[in-house]
Amino acid sequence: MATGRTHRPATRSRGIPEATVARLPLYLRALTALSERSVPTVSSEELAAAAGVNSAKLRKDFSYLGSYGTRGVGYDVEYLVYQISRELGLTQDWPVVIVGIGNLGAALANYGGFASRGFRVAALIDADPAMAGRPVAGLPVRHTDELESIIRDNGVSIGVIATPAGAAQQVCDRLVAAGVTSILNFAPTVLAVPEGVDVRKVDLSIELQILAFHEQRKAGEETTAPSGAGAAAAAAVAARPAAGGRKGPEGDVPAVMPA
Ligand SMILES: NC(=O)c1ccc[n+]([C@@H]2O[C@H](COP(=O)([O-])OP(=O)(O)OC[C@H]3O[C@@H](n4cnc5c(N)ncnc54)[C@H](O)[C@@H]3O)[C@@H](O)[C@H]2O)c1
Repeated sequence: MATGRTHRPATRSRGIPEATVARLPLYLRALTALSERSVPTVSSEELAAAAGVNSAKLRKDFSYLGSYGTRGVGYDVEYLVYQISRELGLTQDWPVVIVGIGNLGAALANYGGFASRGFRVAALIDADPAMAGRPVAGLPVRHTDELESIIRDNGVSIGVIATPAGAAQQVCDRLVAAGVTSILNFAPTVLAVPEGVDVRKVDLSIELQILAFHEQRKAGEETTAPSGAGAAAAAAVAARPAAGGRKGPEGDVPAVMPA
């Protein structure tokens, strides 16, 4: 099945651009840290620095939420945590399944950060019969034969794929057929999904490759001090946005990308 690709408009409902949506988790992480320290208010500059984002961009992003802060006081930390959580749909519980419980799947299952952000791991699923029933992160691994019933019984709409690349499309098709409409894909392959299904892809090796690009450029700047036409060409290269227009050094692009 699954022949089409998801085509999403650049803006979501209520006119919030996708780029703003992608930064909301960064603000939320910084705000949660402030909230844990009982900091009541924060200026746009402080919050922008903590989130690794430019402050003008932050103010523009918050204007989409209808949050403008108070001059001389800043933003109310608790209220912003609530507002962003609500916008991201985190005020409700999201049951998630992880498929492929090898090195990566087990590490994800053991990561406490999902639950604390409203993502409850409903089940861990693997095709290896030898793994069935084995506890990982306090949950018994379930066999893929049960995939459809697990999704139906738990109302799962988000699936995480951590299988080898060769199995990922088939797993994706089964998840989608069973009712999953959002997929976080760790397998190094491009998934085809029908209209209405969102896929996000995490690829740490791509992030490393972007860092390698910057390292190479830094090393080149240190060892060669070009002059004349060479200097002009080097300056033009340095002025270009980082690979694919991503803002590498600023760090405001999460290590997850649309598939
Ligand atoms: N995105 C990243 O940054 C990143 C980082 C590390 C690994 N990976 C990828 O994540 C995947 C898993 O890596 P790993 O090191 O955990 O591998 P692994 O071999 O340790 O685990 C894979 C697991 O998937 C299970 N599996 C195989 N076919 C399946 C199927 N059809 N349905 C359900 N389960 C199935 C296997 O039984 C195994 O337990 C690989 O595709 C790897 O390339 C991605």
